[in-house]
Amino acid sequence: MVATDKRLETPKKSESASFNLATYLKERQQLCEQALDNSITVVYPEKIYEAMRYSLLAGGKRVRPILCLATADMIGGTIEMAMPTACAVEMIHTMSLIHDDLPAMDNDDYRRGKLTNHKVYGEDVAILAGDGLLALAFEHVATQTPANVPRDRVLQVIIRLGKALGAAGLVGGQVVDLESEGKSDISLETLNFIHNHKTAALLEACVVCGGIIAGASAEDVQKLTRYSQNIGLAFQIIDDILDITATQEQLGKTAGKDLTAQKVTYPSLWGIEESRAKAQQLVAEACAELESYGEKAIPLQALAHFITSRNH
Ligand SMILES: CC(C)=CCC/C(C)=C/COP(=O)(O)OP(=O)(O)O
Ligand SMILES: O=P(O)(O)OP(=O)(O)O
Ligand SMILES: [Mg+2]
Ligand SMILES: [Mg+2]
Repeated sequence: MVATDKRLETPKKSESASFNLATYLKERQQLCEQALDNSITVVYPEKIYEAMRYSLLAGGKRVRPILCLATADMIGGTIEMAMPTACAVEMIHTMSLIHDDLPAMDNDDYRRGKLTNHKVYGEDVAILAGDGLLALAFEHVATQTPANVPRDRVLQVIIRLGKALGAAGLVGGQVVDLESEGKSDISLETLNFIHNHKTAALLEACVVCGGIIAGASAEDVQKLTRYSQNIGLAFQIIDDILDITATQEQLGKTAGKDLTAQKVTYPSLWGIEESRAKAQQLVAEACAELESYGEKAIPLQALAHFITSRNH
């Protein structure tokens, strides 16, 4: 393996030499954990709040809220401005995982290294915990975004989150995903539809909403959209590869599920190596979209690389 020296590679970018992704991720993860912990207080009826907290605080990489905060940063906003939106995207993501794991959908027993929500609280409460998180996401953005953020930005975020989550986003992607299971003749077009909706739509909302909260212009939004669509697809390609190559311990959920469920995936169509190359190409294109932001784009560019180099 060739050791890379960032200072030699990019001598003009002084920050790239000092930017340490591992430290950055750890610091941002801690901030997110704290904010998520504060977002739900357990009151009567305790069972539902506990079920919501169980999955929301079960770990996870926190890629989505960190992308949201990093984008707000790049556009010139603050963590305080973007944190309620960052928490909201993690609440929506957690809801989607709780519901995805239900017996009526993927019927999974483990998530984030723990028993799934319905295994602990029962199916009825798990459905409601997802519903509760979903409702809280919108309430949280509307009520907790600081007063110095113009309300039209908050409204834009609510509109985009709703769209990313509904039939035009996550829900639509999940429906096609479920109806494609067990079919071996799924086209690349259908596979792209599933992943652009099931995975990329929310990642796009994380990035673009982080930008909007910080006052992104129409031109910024265009660049952020292209960046996030590319990393969204790369994220899913790597997810498909990890399902084959990683262990249950690394993933915190059952490995090898796509093969068992005879799912058409990117590696099943292209092979692992070509899929990995495609993901790397998408990440390179995503990073190029942010060139005009100079050093300010370093964290988002590093996060894009993290998406393809992660092992869980
Ligand atoms: C509206 C709903 C419920 C959306 C679910 C969206 C989603 C990304 C599920 C996980 O996908 P997966 O089943 O392919 O991955 P995993 O292996 O993490 O379960
Ligand atoms: O880290 P997680 O659990 O939030 O999952 P994902 O890989 O979907 O980000
Ligand atoms: Mg699924
Ligand atoms: Mg699943």
